[in-house]
Amino acid sequence: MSSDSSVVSVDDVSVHFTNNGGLLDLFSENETVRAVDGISLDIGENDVVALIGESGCGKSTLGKAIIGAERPTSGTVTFRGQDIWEARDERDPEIPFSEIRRSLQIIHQDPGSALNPNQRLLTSLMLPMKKWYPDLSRERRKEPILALLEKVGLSPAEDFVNRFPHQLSGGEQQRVVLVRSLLSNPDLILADEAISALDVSLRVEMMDLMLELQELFGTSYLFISHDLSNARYLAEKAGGRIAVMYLGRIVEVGPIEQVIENPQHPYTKALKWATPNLYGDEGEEELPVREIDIPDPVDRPSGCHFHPRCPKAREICRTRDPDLITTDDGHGARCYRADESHEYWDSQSIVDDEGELR
Ligand SMILES: Nc1ncnc2c1ncn2[C@@H]1O[C@H](COP(=O)(O)OP(=O)(O)OP(=O)(O)O)[C@@H](O)[C@H]1O
Repeated sequence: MSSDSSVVSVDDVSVHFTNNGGLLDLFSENETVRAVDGISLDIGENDVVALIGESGCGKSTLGKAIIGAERPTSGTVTFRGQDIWEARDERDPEIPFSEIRRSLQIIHQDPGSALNPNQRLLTSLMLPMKKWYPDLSRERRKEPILALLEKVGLSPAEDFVNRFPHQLSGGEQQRVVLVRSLLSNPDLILADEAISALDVSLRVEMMDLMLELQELFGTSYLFISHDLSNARYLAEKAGGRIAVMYLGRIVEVGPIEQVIENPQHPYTKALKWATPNLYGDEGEEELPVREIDIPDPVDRPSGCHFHPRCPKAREICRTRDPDLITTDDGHGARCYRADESHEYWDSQSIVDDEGELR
């Protein structure tokens, strides 16, 4: 996808955190966590991108960088061609930061903490309406709120708007948060583990709702999840993409069917293996990953960062870091194995018959 048609375009973005200042840090050396490390990604109109990876791999940090809530250490994030941080710093932007904020919304995992416990829902939902539509009368502002609450099944809406958050279930609260994010008519919603706290039975319902509203509003989603089956459900229904993160990098990205049916990166294969309902009868019996602790993001392995866990690692993987190799139709993987003619194939395996590193 070209960045011309992108809502948000991320170009070679890194976000590094240096721990210096806390009490414990007084007695230790400064450490740099490379939470996001040189990521490029475009999110287009009506796009759905599911971002998956294990805890601590940098999903939330990347998500926050994408919506302008985390300043990159290097690289650029643009909204419709406007550098978000130049807009934020008011360096003569073509698109003001207020417009970018309106367009890029976030839904968190815990809807309870996103809603003010002391405010009735109407008050909470009126806030974005007042902010973005200051010229409308109170009654006119209330109309879309009621209509949207009905649309997400919180009916009768007139009754729901008078409730406090604690008078709603977790699923109902998350619907209210979704409604609130949509009231500003955003171009992109970052849903950061937005369904993880819901009962399993409610997750599919919530994802269906998100997709239904996407059609209505033409919103794009960046859907962060550690659960491949949820990510697959949403991306597949939307005809979207999946991006797999490992230690601050996207290691595989592409249309959902291709990544699920034909994963190129050993880590994606391991995630797929660990999600049993994704495998058909042909499922592999052996875990396609070596069982070791997840490497430390402060002190990452040399070469390909995945090589200590990779059953297919060869000498070259220990020393050289692969770029994203794009095969076809935008399916890319940071693995030499994605390139049939790569010198990787002539390199010696570093995994012995017992699956241990030599
Ligand atoms: N403000 C911060 N200061 C220092 N380190 C941070 C900060 N925010 C995140 N990190 C570190 O950056 C790395 C990536 O964190 P991040 O929350 O982005 O991962 P994640 O994949 O979203 O994890 P989870 O699924 O557990 O939320 C982690 O090692 C985390 O400890």
